Amino acid sequence: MKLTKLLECLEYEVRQGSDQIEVTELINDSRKVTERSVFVCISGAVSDGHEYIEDVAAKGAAAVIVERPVDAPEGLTVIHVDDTRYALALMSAAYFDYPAKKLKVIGITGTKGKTTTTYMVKSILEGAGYKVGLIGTIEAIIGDKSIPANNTTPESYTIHQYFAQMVEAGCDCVVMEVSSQGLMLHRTAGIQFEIGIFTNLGEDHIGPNEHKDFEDYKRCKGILFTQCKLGIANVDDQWYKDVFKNATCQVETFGFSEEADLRATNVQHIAKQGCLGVAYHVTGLMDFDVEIDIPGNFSVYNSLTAIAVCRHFGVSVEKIQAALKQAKVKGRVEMVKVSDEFAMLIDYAHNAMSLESLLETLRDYNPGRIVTIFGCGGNRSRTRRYEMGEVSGRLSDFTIITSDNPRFEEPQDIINDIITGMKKTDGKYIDICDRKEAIRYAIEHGQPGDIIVLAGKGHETYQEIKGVKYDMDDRVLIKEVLEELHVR
Ligand SMILES: CC(=O)N[C@H]1[C@@H](OP(=O)(O)OP(=O)(O)OC[C@H]2O[C@@H](n3ccc(=O)[nH]c3=O)[C@H](O)[C@@H]2O)O[C@H](CO)[C@@H](O)[C@@H]1O[C@H](C)C(=O)N[C@@H](C)C(=O)N[C@H](CCC(=O)O)C(=O)O
Ligand SMILES: Nc1ncnc2c1ncn2[C@@H]1O[C@H](COP(=O)(O)OP(=O)(O)OP(=O)(O)O)[C@@H](O)[C@H]1O
Ligand SMILES: N[C@H](CCC[C@H](N)C(=O)O)C(=O)O
Ligand SMILES: [Mg+2]
Repeated sequence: MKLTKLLECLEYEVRQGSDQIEVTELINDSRKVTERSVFVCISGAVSDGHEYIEDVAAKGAAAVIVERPVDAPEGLTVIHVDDTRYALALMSAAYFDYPAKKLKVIGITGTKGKTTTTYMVKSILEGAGYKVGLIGTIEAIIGDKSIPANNTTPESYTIHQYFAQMVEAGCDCVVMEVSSQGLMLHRTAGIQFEIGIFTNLGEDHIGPNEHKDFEDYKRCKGILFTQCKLGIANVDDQWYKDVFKNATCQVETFGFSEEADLRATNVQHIAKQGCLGVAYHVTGLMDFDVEIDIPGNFSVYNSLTAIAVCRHFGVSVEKIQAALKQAKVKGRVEMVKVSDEFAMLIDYAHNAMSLESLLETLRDYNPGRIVTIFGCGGNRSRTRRYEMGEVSGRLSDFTIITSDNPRFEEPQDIINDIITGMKKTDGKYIDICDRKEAIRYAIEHGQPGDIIVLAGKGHETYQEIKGVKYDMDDRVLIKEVLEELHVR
């Protein structure tokens, strides 16, 4: 294909060579460069693509896209743009022949509820006969294929590659999580979303390699609402107006408050044979009852969001009710049977906001005790640790502090940070670094009526230590502990 075709939506300057050349592939990793490909130089957190120019030229690249002056070997075309990540997004769309235009793209942003809501939207739309692709924290789903995810919102090239495969697989729509980092790093630049959704905003993702402060985090979330036709917002969230400050879309709202266009009322917390769930009434733009087997007030928000989206696809009330009754999401308030006497659940709460909403809402089920097991990820926001310690100390009857993904940090240092937060409360705790031993302790000491919450890793099937991902799955750990306890 012609290089000009890839550049057709961009402003650029030819610094060397010509843009009238034929190129083969579009690539942003020097290790994957092939003959006559175009290499986009991205300056990242660890590496800088501009440093690989000699290397890619030697491998036969035809052109490089840069955002700063470089020394390039003769014969290599050099194209200068303002921002290479932004360029990669627009060039990827062109490379895959604009697949987003052939799909109705639904994007969900917000601190919490994105993953859960995407699966709910997918279930409802599929129940109504649509073929739906999905991109998010757990996986990308393309037809019958599931591809495990590295990032919640992948790099732009991958997004357009997935979109193209979805079009190929006959999908009519795609529902995707749009993380604030994804917005900040232009991973979704240039995509015209049919619907953009704002779930909520809490202080998170602030730190090195993430957002510099809360203002920046908030601003990035708002970018989605300059890229969609319709924005659907949680009106109860205190930051909603700020996030929509520069919105260019039509706006519709949902929530509990009187002013919401789509409202939830009459919420009931249901506990039946060890299963926890919620029921409520939808009023405003629609009018019907809903029942879901996922506990918690946030399940009301997440399902109400999904209803607000699916209303625009003309799905019948009966189909919405049936799909929500079946809804289950891996590692999101996932109930695991460990005993007839007490309940246990696996959840992905890994910041203060989600842990707080989870523990608060579990009180609605009148448990004997709430016992929480959690750790925090290494090389991620440090304040998260103090805050989660404080939240668990305040809202759990007992906390078992353990390891999550230590990454390049010492597990005990992370635990000590959590303890610092915990000590601001009079919460009772123990620290057991080994996650399986922590689970064993909780199950061995389980009392009738307890709810044991195993938080932080949700769907994950690995533990990341010093750059290596070792097999680890909370479901498997629980199973092993149960087997070992029964043997004794
Ligand atoms: C800090 C951050 O955002 N990192 C992401 C980013 O990496 P990076 O751009 O910093 O990459 P880098 O390793 O510095 O490399 C820069 C460039 O040099 C190139 N390179 C590198 C080495 C080489 O030999 N040759 C070469 O050409 C790379 O291909 C790249 O183009 O781009 C990568 C590819 O898209 C991401 O996988 C990676 O996510 C890492 C794993 C990450 O942890 N990201 C987190 C912070 C994140 O994005 N999280 C959000 C939200 C999560 C949530 O839901 O809560 C998400 O959307 O996932
Ligand atoms: N609407 C919500 N408000 C607050 N907390 C929520 C909400 N929905 C889910 N949670 C809690 O947050 C956890 C993560 O939920 P979910 O995976 O749906 O959110 P997410 O936005 O995709 O998060 P992440 O950015 O971590 O991928 C759940 O396991 C649950 O504890
Ligand atoms: N996808 C998010 C959540 C990670 C959850 C937790 N298990 C951790 O490792 O911190 C991230 O990479 O920041
Ligand atoms: Mg998610």
